Amino acid sequence: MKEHRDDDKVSTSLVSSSSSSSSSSSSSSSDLLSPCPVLHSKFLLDEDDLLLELKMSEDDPLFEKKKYILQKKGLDHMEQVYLKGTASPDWIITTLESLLQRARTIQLNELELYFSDLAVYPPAEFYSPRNELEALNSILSAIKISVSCATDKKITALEDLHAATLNLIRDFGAKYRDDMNMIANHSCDKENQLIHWGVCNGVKTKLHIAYFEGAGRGAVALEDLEVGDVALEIPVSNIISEDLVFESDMHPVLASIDGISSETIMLLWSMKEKFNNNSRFKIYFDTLPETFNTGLSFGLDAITSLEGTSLLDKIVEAKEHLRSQYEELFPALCSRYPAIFPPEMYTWEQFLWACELWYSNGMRVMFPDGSLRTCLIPIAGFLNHSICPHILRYGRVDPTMKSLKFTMSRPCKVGDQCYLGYGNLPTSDLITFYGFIPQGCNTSDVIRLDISDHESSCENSMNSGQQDHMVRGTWNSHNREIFYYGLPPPLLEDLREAQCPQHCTNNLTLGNLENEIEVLENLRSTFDALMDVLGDPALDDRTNCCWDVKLAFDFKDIERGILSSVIASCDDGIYLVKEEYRNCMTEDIRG
Ligand SMILES: C[S@@+](CC[C@H](N)C(=O)[O-])C[C@H]1O[C@@H](n2cnc3c(N)ncnc32)[C@H](O)[C@@H]1O
Repeated sequence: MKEHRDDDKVSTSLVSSSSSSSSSSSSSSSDLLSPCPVLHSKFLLDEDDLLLELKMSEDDPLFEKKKYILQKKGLDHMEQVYLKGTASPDWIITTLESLLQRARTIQLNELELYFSDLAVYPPAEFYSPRNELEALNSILSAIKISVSCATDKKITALEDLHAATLNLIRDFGAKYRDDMNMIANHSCDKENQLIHWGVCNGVKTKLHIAYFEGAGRGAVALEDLEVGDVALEIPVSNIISEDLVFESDMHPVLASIDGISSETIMLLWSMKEKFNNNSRFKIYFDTLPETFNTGLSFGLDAITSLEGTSLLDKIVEAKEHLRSQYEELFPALCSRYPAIFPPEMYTWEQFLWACELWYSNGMRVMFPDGSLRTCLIPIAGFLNHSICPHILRYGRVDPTMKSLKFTMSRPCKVGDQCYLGYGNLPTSDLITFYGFIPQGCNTSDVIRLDISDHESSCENSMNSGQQDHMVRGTWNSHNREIFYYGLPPPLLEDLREAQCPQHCTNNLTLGNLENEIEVLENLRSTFDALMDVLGDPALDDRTNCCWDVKLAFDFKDIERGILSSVIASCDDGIYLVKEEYRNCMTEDIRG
């Protein structure tokens, strides 16, 4: 797994940080750990009022961009909300709405910032499930801090605000139901043994394990879990981290290899440890699947089916990277140290299995000494991913308890599956490193554009390499007005400038409108070409196809959906601009 936002699971950037695959993983994981743009609260000593200050952290690398957005929306990045001694229901609704507008912006990630549309006011209802949950939970944290300092009189107002925020979280979560069918009567003996082992070793859990169609094991709430409840707590001593390798006979050999990453060391250790009958983690290794079925195991048919998609390059690059990593180490290590690296345990197939294990189950954990390590975490490894997870932040070891806590960011009813957020991962990463497509609309799914290849007038002048451009399903965007059309504002802006360098404003002049039509028509033809490469969906033969070919076809459908929404937005835009052009002509003639 991946994330570990202060919180999530990690998608490991296993083996090395140089591959494109690993870089995407590590970026999401840094999300998790990075200083969360928290809301601070502060108090006024005034008799009747309490001041709740929502302040953006200046450590946030996106601070300046977010500050700019807040200003554009007429919100100050340090705006203060006065809490009255008594709170009317109307006051609570308005106050919460105002807090939420600010918190949503503060919690935007880089991708959401790219697509955010400053021209829409009132601002979009929400940006993504992750953003909404982060925003609401950050308000809860701010209120919690305030309560600890407030006088009795204001505590009531804070409690009302707290309750209203919890209601919003509950209502929001209720809209997202991942429909996974539990497989009744599936034996969970091995999983139960692992839980028993964990509990004997200090694990506390409010989850049990069940099997789900299409997802293997998942964790189910044993009782109603509320926001703030700790669903699972794992003592550090039960975490598989590089400390274990220090104790093993392979450590001196591995430590002497120049430039080897700690992830690679862990991976090589686990390849042997899984065969060790005396391993302290034998029960854990016994629960692991024999095959992982991630994109890294795609066969030739599936790879061929991906022609024209971004997933094809991702999988091929990741696989080539792993192959070259393997060949750098083997058979050399087996020949030189056969007792430490028995050849039968270090085949390419075993290596790939271990890579899939670490990519799909590794979590990045921040230890109290400040070190950030990729770890395997027994029991937590049963948690599946959702785009609207119950557990958002989880990667930081509690220095007092010396444990990792999985705390609820939204409620989960008894008997429901409890989901983790692996990170803001696009479906291409989820297929490559985890082997599944999440339910619902994944707002991280984008199609990146190589603008330098854009023919015609856009060539050379586009964007001067400063910003990577991309599109996503335009159903995610709210502004369909002229000059917006649901398309990404930075992309349109760069295209306009490439088309007409003198362009400076979006005024309704004939020149601007002519330029706009050309921009949209060029864009449309670019996306038509991309769509053609994906081929006719009717030719995707799904009868009796294998798991990997099915995933490949499903991914193609996702990209087709994005492209057709963009093409439709271009068409609507061309229509809109031409109408406006005609209106301007008519006015010019009249004038
Ligand atoms: C950390 S493990 C979670 C436990 C896993 N289901 C198992 O049985 O071991 C991650 C793997 O779970 C599966 N998975 C996680 N979330 C999923 C989802 N929403 N839908 C389908 N499969 C999912 C994928 O196979 C992924 O590689």
